[in-house]
Amino acid sequence: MKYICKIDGKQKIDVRNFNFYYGKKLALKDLNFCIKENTILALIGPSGSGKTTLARCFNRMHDLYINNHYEGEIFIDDTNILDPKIDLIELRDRVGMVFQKPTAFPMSIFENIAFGLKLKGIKNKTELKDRVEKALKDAALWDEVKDRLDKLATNLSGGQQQRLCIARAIAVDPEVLVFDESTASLDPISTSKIEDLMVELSKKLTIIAVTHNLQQAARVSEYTFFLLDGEAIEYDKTNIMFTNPKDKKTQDYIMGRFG
Ligand SMILES: Nc1ncnc2c1ncn2[C@@H]1O[C@H](COP(=O)(O)OP(=O)(O)OP(=O)(O)O)[C@@H](O)[C@H]1O
Repeated sequence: MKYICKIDGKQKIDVRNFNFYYGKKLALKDLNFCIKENTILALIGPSGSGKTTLARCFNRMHDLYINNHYEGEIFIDDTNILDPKIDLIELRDRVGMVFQKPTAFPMSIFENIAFGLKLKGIKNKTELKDRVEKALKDAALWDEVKDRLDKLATNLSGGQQQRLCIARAIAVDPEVLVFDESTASLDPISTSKIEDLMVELSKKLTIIAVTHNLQQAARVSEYTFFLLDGEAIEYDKTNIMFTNPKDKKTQDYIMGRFG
């Protein structure tokens, strides 16, 4: 597979000769592409094509299972994050994840955000308060929760819990944020709020968004990557891919002929 890097701006991530295996199963095959800084890349493809698998490589979540293994290189700036010597805690601060199901911890709204900051060693109460407030503001949740920060976060609505998860992820100042089907369980209004938030956050962060929702990819992303059976089929500016896909398989997928 040839190297695909058509971006018109600064590069944040560079994936080279990349394979990923679940045990003996080759799930991602010879991926070679780069991701532009401060933009949204949509990862699309039918069920089982490898979107989530790829998304989870960017903060080495697969390391939780010893049979999984990576080949090749993934650079974030100048760091090859697949280097075995890399500090995974530091990497996970640099690359945050927001999952499909909102997962508020069973503790107060304030503590949900402060939790990660405390793990980073921030103990000063004023600093904690300021950073929690900033994260909630950046996640467009502050106005809705500012009077009940000490209340249980699990009582928030699904859409609010998802914005809380985003606040938790951005509180530790990541450079990259991965959204894995993060609006799939939300109603249209909450989905629209999260999409607006993604666009806003992409002014400062590099965002990778796994989605089954092609309208969403078209609405929010600047670039789209189409995966099929773990292989890169097409990668282009979203407006080009959706109006003039080059590969027959991309055309079929976009037209809803499979997946
Ligand atoms: N833990 C695992 N062990 C073995 N194979 C796995 C594991 N997780 C996923 N796979 C396989 O890897 C391939 C890619 O799966 P993945 O979940 O990344 O696809 P996806 O495109 O995200 O699918 P979906 O849209 O349904 O979430 C599939 O064939 C899947 O069965």
